[in-house]
Amino acid sequence: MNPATLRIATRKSALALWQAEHVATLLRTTHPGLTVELVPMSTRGDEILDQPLATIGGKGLFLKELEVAMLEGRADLAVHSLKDVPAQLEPGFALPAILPRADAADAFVSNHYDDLAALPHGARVGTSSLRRQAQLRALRPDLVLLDLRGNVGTRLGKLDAGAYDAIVLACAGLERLDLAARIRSRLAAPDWLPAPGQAAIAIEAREGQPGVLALLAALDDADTRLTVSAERAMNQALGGSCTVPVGAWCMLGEHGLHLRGLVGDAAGGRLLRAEASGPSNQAIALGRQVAAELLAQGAAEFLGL
Ligand SMILES: NCc1[nH]cc(CCC(=O)O)c1CC(=O)O
Repeated sequence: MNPATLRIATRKSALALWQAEHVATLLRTTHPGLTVELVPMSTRGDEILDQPLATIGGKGLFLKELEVAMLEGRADLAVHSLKDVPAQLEPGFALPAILPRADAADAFVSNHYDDLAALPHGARVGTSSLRRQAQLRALRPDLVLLDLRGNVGTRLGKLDAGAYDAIVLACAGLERLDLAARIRSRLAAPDWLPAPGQAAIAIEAREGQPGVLALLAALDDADTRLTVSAERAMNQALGGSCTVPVGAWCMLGEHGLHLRGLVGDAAGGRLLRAEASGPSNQAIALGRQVAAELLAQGAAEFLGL
């Protein structure tokens, strides 16, 4: 028998709440009669803001409390930004739905400059993402890169207070929060690569509950699942760590999948790039192939493998 109520565990940031509300609306529309509630909660990833994510335990910190709520029966599903979901899920959990992807590009956000090229020598750019730092270093070795954590509103507030000349955020997050007007220009493929899974929303639930999983699977977007599977397989084959700058972007066209990947060294500003095409039923193999090409170019040195 199907459950009559689904409870969504979510973080409390404006973006997380928007995404959880979005999923709640989709579930109510897709399954008339179903009651859907939000269970907002704080995670360690949200609370520890004074240290880089990589040093306090990585992306899993954003998931842990939500997973505990599901294990303890306080929630039936959790909604995440897929890019915050580690390549390897905790045992007993699955991603029954991945929603259609929004704009996966990063956004150049500034109150004074139109794009990266317009920044003066030595300008201060805020981002704590190693992937964004590595790409900024490669394109503009002269920039001063400064840490910037916190939710989207906090980051924009620090930019507006004058702490940075520009910051880099995800276009998808800004669009969801009705802040698309803050996007001065897009940092997009093929030159600039997003995080694996960026701009896709993922639904996580416990395995072994066919009724719940079937309700959630109705929201899955098959094409998005294919492309992000290739990106995540590449990331996983490179060690799946968030202490290493990794970018990935997979496109699905008439002739199948095309995956681009990059690995950077956080300090040196060097980037290794690889790309390959493959049939759409070989997403995982494609991800592993591009990872193998990056390793063949010497990525292991960057990854500390
Ligand atoms: N790191 C936090 C985070 N996780 C997902 C998004 C944006 C939305 C998405 O990629 O789906 C953001 C904000 C940002 O990077 O600017």
